[in-house]
Amino acid sequence: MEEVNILPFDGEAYYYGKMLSNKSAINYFNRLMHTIPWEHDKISMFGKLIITKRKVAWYGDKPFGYTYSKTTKYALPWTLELLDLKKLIERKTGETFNSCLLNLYHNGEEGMGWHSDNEKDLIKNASIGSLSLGAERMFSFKHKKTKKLVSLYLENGSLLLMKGTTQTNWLHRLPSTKNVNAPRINLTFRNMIEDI
Ligand SMILES: O=C(O)CCC(=O)C(=O)O
Ligand SMILES: [Fe+2]
Repeated sequence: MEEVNILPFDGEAYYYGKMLSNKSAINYFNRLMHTIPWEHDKISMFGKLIITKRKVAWYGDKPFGYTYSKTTKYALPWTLELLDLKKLIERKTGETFNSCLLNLYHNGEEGMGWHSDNEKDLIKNASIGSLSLGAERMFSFKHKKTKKLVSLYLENGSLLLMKGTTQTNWLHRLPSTKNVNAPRINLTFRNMIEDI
């Protein structure tokens, strides 16, 4: 793999840049916008249940129950667009994925706070492939112990692969900003533990 690891230690994150043309990325954006049953997410913050402005959807090979910030959602069966994109990312990275969490940010004021994707239903240290469609946004990593920050911009149609011990040792976030007025869809392809 020619991509360089953008994390200096304790994890691996590879930025592949744009893997879709602008036109194709916007076409997928529009199709997902209209075919996905977007729902507001619920998160718990300081012990209170908060309904986010950001919307989410959850897909997978099986109706995996995904407990994300204290709510359980059951994965819907893949749509044509999602299967296309999953195959594209699998071919590009050499990884395989069995599920995908989608996020819709209507504008720059919507973001996601510091977290790691290390829920117990996810295979520990399995890779996560993150595809961005629409508005370009900043994305940051913060090391849990040293607090070192690494930031990059996620372009329209771009792919970021988080691998190895990244979720164990680093947090990540999508900071909100007043400088972006356009929507963005992010797809994080994941690997859930499958019951035998
Ligand atoms: O929107 C993004 O780029 C990040 C999404 C994310 O971190 C997540 O869904 O866990
Ligand atoms: Fe995440």
